[in-house]
Amino acid sequence: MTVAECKAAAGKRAASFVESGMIVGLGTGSTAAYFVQSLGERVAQGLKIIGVPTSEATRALASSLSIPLGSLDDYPQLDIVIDGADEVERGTLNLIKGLGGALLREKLVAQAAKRFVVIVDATKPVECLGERVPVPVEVVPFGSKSTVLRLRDAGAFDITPRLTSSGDHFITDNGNFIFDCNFGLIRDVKTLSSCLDAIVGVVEHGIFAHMTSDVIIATEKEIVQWSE
Ligand SMILES: O=C[C@H](O)[C@H](O)[C@H](O)COP(=O)(O)O
Repeated sequence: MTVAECKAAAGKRAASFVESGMIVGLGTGSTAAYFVQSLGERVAQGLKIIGVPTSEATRALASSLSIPLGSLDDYPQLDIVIDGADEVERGTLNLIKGLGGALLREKLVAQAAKRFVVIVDATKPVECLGERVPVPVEVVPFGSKSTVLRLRDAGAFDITPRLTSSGDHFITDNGNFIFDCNFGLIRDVKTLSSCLDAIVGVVEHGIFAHMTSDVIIATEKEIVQWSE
C-alpha cells in the first residue's frame, strides 16, 4: 500500500466507529480528509450523525459531501472525534498536531470528546515527541516578535514563522500566526506544556497530552490499534 492508501485505510476504519445518533468531531489534514470522505459515503447510505468540523477546510469538504454540520457551541459535548496527527508517542499516546495550522480548533474539539481517535500512517509513531517535527505554536499577531523571545526562553532553539508561498504570515482560521518551534526531544511534556500555556501571546500549542483514547495506525501490511 502507498502512504495515501494507508491514510485512506485508517480513515475508513475510523469511520466504522461512528454510529447513528452520534455527534462527531471532524479532524483536519490529509488523513482526516479520508475519514470525512468515508463518513460521507456512510451518510449517503443513511447514517444519521451531526459533524462538528475543526477547520474551514474540513467544513467545506464535509459540506460538499452533504454531512449535516453543527458548531461546537451548538454541540459542546461530542461522542467521538476523529483526527490525524503529526507525531504519536508510543506508550503515552501523546501527540504533536498542527502542521496543517488547525491546532486550536482541533484541541477545543478534542477536549469536548468522550472518545478521541487518532488516525495515522506508519510515518507518524515516534519513541519521543519532537523526534521528527517541530511544535506548532499559535500566536496572537500583536507583539508576536516579543512572544517569539518568550518562546526562546521556554527552550525553543529554532523558531520558524509559518509563511504562505508569497512570503506573508500564514493566518489561521482564528486570525493568528503560527511559529514552528524546535525544542529537540520533549522528555518532559507536562513542564513544556505548562511553560507554553503561561506565555501571554501564545493562544495554543500543538502538544496534545493525555487526550487520546485510541490510535489507528495503517501500515503497508496491517491496521494496528493502540488504546489508552
Ligand atoms: O493542523 C493540522 C492537523 O493537526 C493535522 O491533523 C495534522 O497536521 C496531520 O495532518 P496529515 O494527516 O495531513 O499528515
